[in-house]
Amino acid sequence: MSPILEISGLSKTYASGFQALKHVDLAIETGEIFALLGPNGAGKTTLISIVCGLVNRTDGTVTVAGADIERDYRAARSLIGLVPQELATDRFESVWDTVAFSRGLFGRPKNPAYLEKLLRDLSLWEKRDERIMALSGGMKRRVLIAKALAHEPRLLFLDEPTAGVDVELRRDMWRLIRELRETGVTVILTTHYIEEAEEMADRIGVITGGELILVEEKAALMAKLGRKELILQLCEPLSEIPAALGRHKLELRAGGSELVYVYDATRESADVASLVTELSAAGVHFRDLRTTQSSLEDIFVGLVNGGRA
Ligand SMILES: Nc1ncnc2c1ncn2[C@@H]1O[C@H](COP(=O)(O)OP(=O)(O)OP(=O)(O)O)[C@@H](O)[C@H]1O
Repeated sequence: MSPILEISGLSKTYASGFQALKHVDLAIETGEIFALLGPNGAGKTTLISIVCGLVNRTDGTVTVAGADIERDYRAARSLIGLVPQELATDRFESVWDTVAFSRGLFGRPKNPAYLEKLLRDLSLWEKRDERIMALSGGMKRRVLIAKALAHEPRLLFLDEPTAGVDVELRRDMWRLIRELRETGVTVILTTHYIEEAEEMADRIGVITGGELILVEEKAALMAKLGRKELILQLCEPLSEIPAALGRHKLELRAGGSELVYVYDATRESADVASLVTELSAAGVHFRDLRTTQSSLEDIFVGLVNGGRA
């Protein structure tokens, strides 16, 4: 299947001369949940804004289901829903009117049954006649999602969907995003929360300084996450690892005074017990031990501070 979103060589230099995106390539498959992680000012909003036709690209191509976002703007844009961070307008309108209006903007025929289902799914049905200004912050967020979905898009962008919301609403959002995927909607979300990316995403992209420096399956990142080290401080330094311990992944560090066992925390923890028994049998004694574990946060911070995966 061809990707629903294809970005190739995308660059953006603002009128100020600032280059916010540098040759970004990215293909998003239909039905996936993709999380774009990056620090403030990384270029996430610029990227989304270009795809949604709010900002002009400087260079490169972007197609949505094959439609070029500039040459074929209407076709491309009608496939996209955008949930921005803030609700800017519509304060005096009712929930129903504002959502129905959003659908009309894309030239879609009226479909009250669809809108009713949408509002019910978002727990907004009881509030349909209320003015938006009278809603709580959480309910306003739901209205933003309803507006973005009113024209039945196939690709949904959520810009920081859970920034500043309480835990309950965050869980609700996550459930909702999963349900959307069940209906075939592809979801791209930007987030500052590593936990959110871990929880939700099939794939994770890391952007910093306008460069997309990593795109990886979450499972592969979690495998890195699962990497653990057991560091044993030896009573006597070793010059080499005893042959009897050859089946374990061991390294000597600190001039032979530390023996380090690197293992996958999700699978091989039972081996720690046998290693300790075998060490004792081989006459290797230790006076202290500690473990370290890399988290997705460590990986992320390392990447953003200049490394590459
Ligand atoms: N209209 C503009 N003119 C000049 N520079 C801009 C403009 N809009 C954004 N920038 C700059 O481009 C960079 C990327 O901004 P962008 O909003 O895309 O980042 P972001 O990753 O979404 O950040 P945040 O997480 O803070 O929302 C920033 O340094 C920003 O100051």
